[in-house]
Amino acid sequence: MTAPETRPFVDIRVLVLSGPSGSGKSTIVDRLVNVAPVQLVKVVSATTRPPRAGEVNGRDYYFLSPEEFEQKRQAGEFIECEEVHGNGNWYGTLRSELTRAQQAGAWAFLEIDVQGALSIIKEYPDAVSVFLTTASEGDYEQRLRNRGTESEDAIQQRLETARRELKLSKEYKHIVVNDDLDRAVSEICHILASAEG
Ligand SMILES: Nc1nc2c(ncn2[C@@H]2O[C@H](COP(=O)(O)OP(=O)(O)O)[C@@H](O)[C@H]2O)c(=O)[nH]1
Ligand SMILES: Nc1ncnc2c1ncn2[C@@H]1O[C@H](COP(=O)(O)OP(=O)(O)O)[C@@H](O)[C@H]1O
Repeated sequence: MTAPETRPFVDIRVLVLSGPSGSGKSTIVDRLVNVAPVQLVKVVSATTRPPRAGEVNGRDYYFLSPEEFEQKRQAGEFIECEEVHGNGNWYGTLRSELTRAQQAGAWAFLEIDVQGALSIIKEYPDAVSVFLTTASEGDYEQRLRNRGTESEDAIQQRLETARRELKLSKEYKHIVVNDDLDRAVSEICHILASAEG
């Protein structure tokens, strides 16, 4: 009789990306999933913030009502969750999303704020952590304004969050400056290739 086939236990591999609003995280995520030297599954976060024009539920975020979000929080469905910009909108990483990446044999790719990232790094010390920034503070502010998605109040909130976050950038294994998009993407690809071994 042959022994039942056992699948080797594969630890979850995690890439966590953070950075100031406007630094280019979403742009980098879109590029990276197509060109990375490892398979990446973008973890879809849950949020109580309303969708922006063009955003799709289940692709960009799981858009939840505050009640639905709270229900999941109490049921322990989040690995971490934060009220990122201090404006009453919550964001959280669902455990089921990490399982989805793991089952696909892929890296789980999280684009989350610094507080959430610190929780993830604590839980997964081998996580590859990248803090994305721009050459100067003015650059991400300008990009955020050019994107044209936020009110002046929301821009000020995001700049405040960014200043807090920049102080914690040293907690990340890698800091990547997104001045030239191609170069930033290629730098993260190199980081991933080295981590994969
Ligand atoms: N802690 C945590 N932060 C998240 C999560 N999903 C997104 N974020 C962060 O929430 C912030 C707000 O994202 P968003 O509303 O799309 O605005 P943007 O930063 O202006 O593009 C960003 O800093 C994201 O990195 C999550 O699941 N957990
Ligand atoms: N390297 C870059 N140079 C110039 N503009 C960029 C660069 N990377 C991203 N952008 C632009 O900056 C704006 C903010 O980028 P986005 O990816 O939405 O940032 P985040 O997700 O960090 O808030 C977008 O309009 C995007 O097209």
